Amino acid sequence: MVESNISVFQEKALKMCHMINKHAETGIEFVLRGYLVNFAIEVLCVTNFGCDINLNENDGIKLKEALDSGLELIMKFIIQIPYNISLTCAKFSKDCRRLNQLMKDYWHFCNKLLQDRLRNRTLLQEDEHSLPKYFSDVLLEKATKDKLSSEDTGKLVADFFFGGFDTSSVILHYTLLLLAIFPEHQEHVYREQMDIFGNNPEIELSWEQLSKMEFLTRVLKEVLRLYCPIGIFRKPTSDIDLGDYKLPKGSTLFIMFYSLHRNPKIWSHPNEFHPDHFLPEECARRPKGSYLPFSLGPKSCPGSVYAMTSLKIAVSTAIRRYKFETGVKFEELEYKYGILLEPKEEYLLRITNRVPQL
Ligand code: HEM
Repeated sequence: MVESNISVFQEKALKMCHMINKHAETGIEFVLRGYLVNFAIEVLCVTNFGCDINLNENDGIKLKEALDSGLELIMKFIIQIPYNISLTCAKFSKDCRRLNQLMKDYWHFCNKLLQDRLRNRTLLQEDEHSLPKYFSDVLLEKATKDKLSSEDTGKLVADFFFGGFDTSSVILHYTLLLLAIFPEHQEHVYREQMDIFGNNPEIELSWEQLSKMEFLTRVLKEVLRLYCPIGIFRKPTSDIDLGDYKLPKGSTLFIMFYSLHRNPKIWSHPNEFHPDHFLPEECARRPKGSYLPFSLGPKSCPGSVYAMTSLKIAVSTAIRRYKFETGVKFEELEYKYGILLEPKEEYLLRITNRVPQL
């Protein structure tokens, strides 16, 4: 499925470049994040729902901010409400009413995607016996089989959608920011792109060309090591003895990959941006399980290949056109940990054209 979507990733990456092009003309610093969120949302909509939406400049970021506020409120409820206060009281609070509204808007957006796909299936005369074309078809089949209500189906879509767009846009943001901070690595990525594509930025990307982006792959893996956006929850099914710590059966564990990925016993430059961590000989030296940006086992991320492909295409498309610069220093970068780990501030970037005309 991922390979057949290369042209979609490329088309949307080009759209992103056209949208930021105005900043290359002025040379003034700007906030890149919103454009990256739009890219991630639009590719997910086409590739997973067959729905080609065209977001305006601030649409994606507004959706993201609504979701962030909703998730912050959920965390507030989980952490701050003492167990002895009835949840019924909380239900009537201002926060709870706001949360309900935010979640309703988000489910409405997700449900609309699903309804559009259903309508298209009817229009194209695809029935339940046709092979699934998009991931949403698999969800719809499961929903029909399990007799889920439309609200519960919408929630399934919402989970999937959230898992896909914010994670990818955070990593894309960190990648372009770090390449701006480290011009020598940016030049290395650019030279690799020139070796693959020559001096023609309009050339169509292929799966084979993606497999040649060896240095860019190392850069992305290193970004995922330093700023892995997700931690995971687990519930042990039996008591676990870790020596100094005992984890009782049924307890809730929150596992942060951040500490694992910066363990000085495993990584030669734990707190630096060092793409050589992912040279084949370095990878072979590390114990299994020391690098888990997409987690491990049956619950691991089903979107890992999709994410890496879309990230490679977005960076390749942007770097062949623009040079990224920033006044921010690596040591100054701060992150915040809400539901995802992400930059604390809107760090500003400046772009200049690598080619005279886009
Ligand atoms: C850089 C981007 C991404 C990262 C770092 C990432 C990471 C993860 C991680 C760590 C998990 C938790 C797995 C676990 O509980 O063990 C997860 C779950 C999931 N991811 Fe991703 N992900 C990314 C992009 C995507 C994309 C693009 C999609 C969809 C196309 C996606 C779909 C999902 C889904 C549906 C789950 C839930 C799986 C389940 O509960 O069984 N992810 N992801």
